[in-house]
Amino acid sequence: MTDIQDTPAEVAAQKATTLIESLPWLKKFRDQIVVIKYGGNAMVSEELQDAFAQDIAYLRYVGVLPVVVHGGGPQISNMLQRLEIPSEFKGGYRVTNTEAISVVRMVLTGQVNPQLVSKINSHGPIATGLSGEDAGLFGGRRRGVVIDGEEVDLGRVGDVVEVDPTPVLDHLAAGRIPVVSSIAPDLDHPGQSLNVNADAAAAALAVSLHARKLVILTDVPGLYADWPNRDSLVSHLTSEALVEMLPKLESGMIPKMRACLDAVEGGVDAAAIIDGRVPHSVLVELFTSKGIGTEVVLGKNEVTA
Ligand SMILES: Nc1ncnc2c1ncn2[C@@H]1O[C@H](COP(=O)(O)OP(=O)(O)O)[C@@H](O)[C@H]1O
Ligand SMILES: CC(=O)N[C@@H](CCC(=O)OP(=O)(O)O)C(=O)O
Repeated sequence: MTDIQDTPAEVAAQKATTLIESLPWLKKFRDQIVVIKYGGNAMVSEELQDAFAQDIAYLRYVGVLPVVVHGGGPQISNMLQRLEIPSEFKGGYRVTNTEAISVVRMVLTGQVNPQLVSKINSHGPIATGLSGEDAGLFGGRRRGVVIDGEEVDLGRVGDVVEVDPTPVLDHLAAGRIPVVSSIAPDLDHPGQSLNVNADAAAAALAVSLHARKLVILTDVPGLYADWPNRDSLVSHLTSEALVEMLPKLESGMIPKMRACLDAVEGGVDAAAIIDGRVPHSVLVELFTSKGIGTEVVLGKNEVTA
């Protein structure tokens, strides 16, 4: 932290320390694909969106290959409310009827996606919008959810069961940042779309791209082992420990931690949950030794506070 009495030379030395700390991480992530999931709860202010767009542009200009997958849960809820369409969550997933799916698609692909693309493009003509429905990117299949041992129908909600990464790879090869919305065509009902949880979509894409890292931004500092006890924040855990913890998790954390597990089991080196309310948390996670939030890696049972 810069002190008011610091001399210009001291201030310069502190800045140099921060910059040089990033060197091993710049080397590690250069030319590597990093999938970043931007959740609707981390988009709540203009300032946060601007800081996020700066981070993504920064990554691209230092030679990382960022791919953004975004959600927009609160934005969908607002629109459904305005249109007086009832909406509820079961097991962390939105129950989505035929009326609701068109609103989900309109908000994600028609509103949140171009807004994010335009913010990133204020730094240069580098970002391009994609939906999971474009050029065969995602293929989805309906899913329900098991609550208290009973299968509950979620309507037009699905899992990404197929990914063709070609459209994303084409954009990366052209030097662009793909920004992807989490809608998938329903493979069993041609012409219909499915609402896919954005954490799950990001994990499926990260696996298919052989990404080096998956980073998920949310509105908490990370995973709490004993939620809501604020002293139980986990900084690092292995896939085996996460498998044990999953059945005890609640609501929004279920799809998020499931996504981290799927990513590392699918060959992604590491997956992290970070606090998107902290400006520039993406850069801190990727380019500092300690990072920020909770990191998951493949391995035997181990949890670090
Ligand atoms: N064990 C846990 N650790 C951290 N947060 C948890 C936990 N269990 C439930 N939560 C809740 O999950 C929320 C994040 O999920 P969600 O609201 O779906 O976020 P997003 O919109 O970023 O995808 C947190 O704000 C918190 O209220
Ligand atoms: C099936 C399901 O729940 N889909 C989510 C898709 C958006 C999303 O995941 O947004 P966040 O990342 O902001 O939570 C929804 O309808 O809210």
